[in-house]
Amino acid sequence: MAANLVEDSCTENPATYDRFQELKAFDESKAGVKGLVDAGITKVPRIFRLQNKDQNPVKPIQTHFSIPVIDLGLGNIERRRDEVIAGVQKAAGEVGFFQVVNHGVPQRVLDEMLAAARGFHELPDEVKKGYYTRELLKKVKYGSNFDLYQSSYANWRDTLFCVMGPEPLDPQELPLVCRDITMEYSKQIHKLGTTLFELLSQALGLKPDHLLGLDCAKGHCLLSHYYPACPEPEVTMGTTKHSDPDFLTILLQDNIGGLQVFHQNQWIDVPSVPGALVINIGDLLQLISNDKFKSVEHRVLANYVGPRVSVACFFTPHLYPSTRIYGPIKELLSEENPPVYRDTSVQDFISYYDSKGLDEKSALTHFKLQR
Ligand SMILES: O=C(O)CCC(=O)C(=O)O
Ligand SMILES: [Fe+2]
Repeated sequence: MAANLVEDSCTENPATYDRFQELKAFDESKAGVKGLVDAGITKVPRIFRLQNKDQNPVKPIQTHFSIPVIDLGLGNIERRRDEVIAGVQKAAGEVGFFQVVNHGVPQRVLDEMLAAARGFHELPDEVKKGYYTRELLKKVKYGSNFDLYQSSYANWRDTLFCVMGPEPLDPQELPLVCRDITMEYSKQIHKLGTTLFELLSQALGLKPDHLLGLDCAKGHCLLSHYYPACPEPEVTMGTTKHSDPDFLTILLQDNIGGLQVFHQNQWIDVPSVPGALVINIGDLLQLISNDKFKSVEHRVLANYVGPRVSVACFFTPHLYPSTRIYGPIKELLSEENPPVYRDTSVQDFISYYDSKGLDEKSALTHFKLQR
């Protein structure tokens, strides 16, 4: 049913197009983008189509620049700690994105996590539907396009969202197909996150536990994304350009490709590096580091080839009741380095981020101090 409806919506007659009804039909199918592809659509429905020419995904320009890869040499990090900190400082400050290898998370855990994320999205519709909701407070939920009704076009992507901490998630809440490995992956990634916050603190010239003391690793969630093969990848987007609303994101991606970072005015591919995890600085870390670290825009292109699977871990304080106020870290400020941002509560930051939609300018602009 949904498939017929969306095939009709590809025709160019605006008189017969009721966007809200189309969105609602898609939402109520609870089958996600994968449901459309399984139903055999050959054209991208209008609700997913880019709205104007400049949003069209341009091909990356030839460049010699590549996203830094840092060898954490875990198990042995102490011997090379200064070198690793220097690498993290440069990457976080100049690019905002880097990959890490020898990070301590076993390859088996990475492989099983990706397979389980895919396994969830490929469950029979009837099973998956039980997890489909837009309820804000649900700890485990599956959906497509969290901003479906706010965005100017929908993304070619479905997502399973799981809040993993600070309160430990009851494993029974997780779908069986990904239960054990999600618990294990979450534990390992939290440990890696802790190490990264220590390195990032030192890269800022602070004591290793400074960012942890600000609860940067206190709350984390996992987003298992599924990007089905797309019949017309040039007319839509896997994920609209955005920067992340958290402190830090650790991303596990498969080998399909499509993730790009906006660096020095061009889109740069983030290639799949075997065994690596992709790390990026989020808006909140840019804010508290007073622009020492950069939270940069990134996006995911839709692709004829698929599915593409990725698992993003967001370190963020907005999933538990936090009364903290975040502003530029005092130790980083001086006469030459005055605060760039005003203080904000977690709630204010997230409600502003959510209200503006993915494709707008950075949420950070709103928190900049006027000079
Ligand atoms: O799927 C990806 O590679 C990136 C996803 C992403 O940017 C996000 O979850 O914020
Ligand atoms: Fe992101």
